[in-house]
Amino acid sequence: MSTNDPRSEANQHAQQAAEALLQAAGVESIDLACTLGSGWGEAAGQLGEQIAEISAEDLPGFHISGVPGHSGSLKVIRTQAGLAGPKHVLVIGARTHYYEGHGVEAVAHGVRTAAAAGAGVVVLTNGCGGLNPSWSPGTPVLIRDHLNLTGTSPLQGAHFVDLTDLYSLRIRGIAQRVDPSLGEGVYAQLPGPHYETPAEISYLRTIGADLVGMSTALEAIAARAAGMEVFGISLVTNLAAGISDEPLSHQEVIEAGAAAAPRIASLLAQIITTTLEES
Ligand SMILES: O=P(O)(O)O[C@@H]1C[C@H](O)[C@@H](CO)O1
Ligand SMILES: Nc1nc2[nH]cnc2c(=O)[nH]1
Repeated sequence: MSTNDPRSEANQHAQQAAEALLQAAGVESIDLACTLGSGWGEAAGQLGEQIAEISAEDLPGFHISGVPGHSGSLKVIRTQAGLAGPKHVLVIGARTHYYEGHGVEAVAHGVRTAAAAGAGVVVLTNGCGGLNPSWSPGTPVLIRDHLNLTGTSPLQGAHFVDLTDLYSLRIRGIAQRVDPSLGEGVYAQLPGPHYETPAEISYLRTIGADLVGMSTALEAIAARAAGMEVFGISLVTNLAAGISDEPLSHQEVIEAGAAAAPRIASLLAQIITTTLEES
């Protein structure tokens, strides 16, 4: 059954998870969802009052991530969005990566659940390799567009979705008001879990990639298909293969994320709060 049919398995699973989430948190709906990638885990603490934390294993369709640097739980935060009054943010610390082998529906489940719970905006964050030597590890970069090089889609059947302006110009404008030094780039999602060869990075530069990772693009497609406004921001955790002579490791990704965490947590919290105030 096509994923644009509410009766599809994927959408039914998301509906079930959303009901369980809202009941566990004791709220009527979610206003904005934020998926935390490597290095972004401290943002939740700066958003407002945590009113619930739910383990991924207690929600249908979620998985405790096997990837270090991902918390394995979802949090509901009540934030004071100015005159707009209290808003609820779902912080998804339990992203499923395509390379974890649970299938593409599991990758999209978090954003579909957020949409089913009422979220109109999704903020996708990640840790990634940088192809631009001027973006040293620790640099946050706005996602302007993406290259989905996974060879798959979270959508199936006659579910034709336009992606021409997928990454919200409005929220990118908010982010650049918060921090005018923020650059923008094209994010390429590869299947992983291996990193790229220098030859592949050279190819990716040729086809227009500025950032390379293993998440985000598939989630963004599913979020747009669910009618959400999508914003993405990457943390460059390392120079991509061959850009420097250094070998790559997930430990390096974690360490770069930890070093940048306080600064990018504050940045992300300001972007989210302003977005809620202006939504
Ligand atoms: O969830 P993200 O995309 O931040 O996780 C990063 C990218 C890979 O999944 C992994 C490789 O180090 O960390
Ligand atoms: N594919 C990919 N994902 C990453 N996540 C963090 N760094 C990298 C990288 O260099 N390549």
